[in-house]
Amino acid sequence: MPVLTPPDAPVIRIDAPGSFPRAVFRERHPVLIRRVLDALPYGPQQRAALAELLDRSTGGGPLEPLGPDAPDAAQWRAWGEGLWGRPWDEAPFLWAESWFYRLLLEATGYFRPDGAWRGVDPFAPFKAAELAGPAVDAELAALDALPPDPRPALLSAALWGNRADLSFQLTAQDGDRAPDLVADDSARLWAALERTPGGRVGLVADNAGRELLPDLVLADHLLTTGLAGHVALYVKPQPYFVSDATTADALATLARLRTAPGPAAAATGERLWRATADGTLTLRTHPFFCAPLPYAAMPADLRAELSGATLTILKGDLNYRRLLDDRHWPATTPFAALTAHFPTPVAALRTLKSDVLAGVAPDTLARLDTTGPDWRTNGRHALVQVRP
Ligand SMILES: O=P(O)(O)OC[C@@]1(O)O[C@H](CO)[C@@H](O)[C@@H]1O
Repeated sequence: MPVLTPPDAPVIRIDAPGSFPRAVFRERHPVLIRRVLDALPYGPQQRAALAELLDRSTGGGPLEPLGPDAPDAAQWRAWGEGLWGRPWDEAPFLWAESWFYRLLLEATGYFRPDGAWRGVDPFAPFKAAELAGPAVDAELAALDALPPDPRPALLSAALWGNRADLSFQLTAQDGDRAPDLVADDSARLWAALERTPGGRVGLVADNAGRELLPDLVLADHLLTTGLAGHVALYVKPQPYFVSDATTADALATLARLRTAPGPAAAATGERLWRATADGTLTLRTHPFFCAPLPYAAMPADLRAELSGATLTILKGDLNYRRLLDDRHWPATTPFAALTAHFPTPVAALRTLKSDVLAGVAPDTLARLDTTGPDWRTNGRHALVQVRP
């Protein structure tokens, strides 16, 4: 059946007064910069650069490309074509946020070849604290008490782990309220995997720690049950959106599992460790995972790499924004129509933490709209959507 692409909806931008994206820039980012400065003893030069980043990005300053020494200067010049010289406020939300995180790394000296701070993850203290904390202890302990059919529990843990996003927590009010699914294609997800057992499943990770842990446990389930013969776990090539998982974070999470006191967690960690060593679980990355663009614009090499997977599971809010393009679609627009560009069957596991949304039934939408203005962004709702 041909899938019709709906006409373009307005791009989500950061300049609308009272909007969620504007609050991210005006409220979340100042808190984030303050926390980064509290967590690591950056010197005066880096502190000044971070303050300037905040001023420019919230004060509508001009978008200026990276200096020629930056390793990704040419890449970013192309990604920002048409935006350079324009004010920050005119940039799409997706683009502007990604650029903000790239400039944050620039300000801290993450890419400077001559500096002592090269390669130091500015968010590492937050990620390490979370990974060592009681919430992760509880997740590890829960693995010893999984029911005989663990599928619903595993999927739910991977889904709700996405609430643990540290950037979201910077301004979240009541993240512990009972959550609600706005679309639930769980049965289709398992059916898609059962149709082609033993194939390669792509898992595009989102956050480290409390989210990556259940993602890894899900990967172990797919491998041990034969639903997948190979899992490719895609992480970020560099620190991004505070808690996004890099290779270092994936290794730390694996180590945490493997050294857990409970037998089930430790055994899972051991199996995943061996799967990584023997290549049935591969850790992969690509610069495009930190690009400010939708997945429809993915380069040919990444498209080729993802192709052939029986299913690609995209975790989290940012991956969802990139999958659908960050636009104000009518929320009843079919998910399949907006994701037809993706090179493989695709599943989204996401808690709702930003405005973009599709694939919601009209009656569900009508109900949600009576619950107040911020249900799309408050992290209390989630979705499982599948385009087989
Ligand atoms: O991808 P994630 O970790 O689920 O969410 C990323 C996120 O917290 O960052 C943006 C605001 O900074 C929001 O779009 C979104 O809620």
